[in-house]
Amino acid sequence: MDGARARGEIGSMSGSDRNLTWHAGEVSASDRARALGHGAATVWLTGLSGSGKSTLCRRVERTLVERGVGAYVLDGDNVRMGLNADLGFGAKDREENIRRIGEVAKLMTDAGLVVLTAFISPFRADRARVRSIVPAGQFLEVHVATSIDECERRDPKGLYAKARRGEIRDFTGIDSPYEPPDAPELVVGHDGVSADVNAARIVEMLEIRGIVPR
Ligand SMILES: Nc1ncnc2c1ncn2[C@@H]1O[C@H](COP(=O)(O)OS(=O)(=O)O)[C@@H](OP(=O)(O)O)[C@H]1O
Ligand SMILES: Nc1ncnc2c1ncn2[C@@H]1O[C@H](COP(=O)(O)OP(=O)(O)O)[C@@H](O)[C@H]1O
Repeated sequence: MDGARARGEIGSMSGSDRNLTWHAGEVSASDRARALGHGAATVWLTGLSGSGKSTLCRRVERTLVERGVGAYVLDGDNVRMGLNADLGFGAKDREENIRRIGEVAKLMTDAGLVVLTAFISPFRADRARVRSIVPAGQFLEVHVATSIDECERRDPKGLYAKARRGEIRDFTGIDSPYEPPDAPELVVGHDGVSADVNAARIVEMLEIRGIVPR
């Protein structure tokens, strides 16, 4: 880690305090949308491990790409193996995890893509911070509200069993909190509803909001 960051010197400093200047581009968001044939957004899925975030993101990504829409999934485990390989699951590290992913999602949205994110993102304040940096109307929070009983029954990675045995600490829903969104743009994942139906509802939300063509 760089010395200034390690010493906590840069966290609260503004760009001008650090001799930084923001450079605006020559291409506007609407120039980009016209060139690409669709709008851009960060579709932020949040929910427990095993709720279906990855499955739904991948299905929506496939549907959109098949229609010629530039879409890309940022996925929890993948990002934690690369960009955020230095972060664990304590509250502070989860906050930093979501902060960095939020910045990446913002840039990718600015580049004109439909970004689909699949992170537990258990804390309301962290999700609200991401909402605040993405342009208004382009941050769409989707609560994958699958019950903990159903997530634990699925247990696709065997992590709930490990957490119950005390082999994983700070596991969301077991011994670490999950704060559901107060006002998400969409709620999916009710027990008994298929992944295809849930994915179609996310695509429909993007169509209704005029982000992707029907
Ligand atoms: N302690 C603990 N709690 C929750 N999850 C854990 C933990 N340890 C490892 N895993 C695995 O990490 C994935 C969650 O990573 P995220 O980056 O989405 O988490 S967070 O948003 O920072 O809370 C999560 O993936 P998903 O199942 O896709 O949600 C797990 O595979
Ligand atoms: N209706 C559904 N929606 C999404 N996933 C479902 C559904 N029903 C069963 N599943 C299964 O549940 C598991 C969800 O895992 P995953 O998508 O990795 O969740 P998360 O990313 O939230 O941890 C997958 O094995 C998926 O096949």
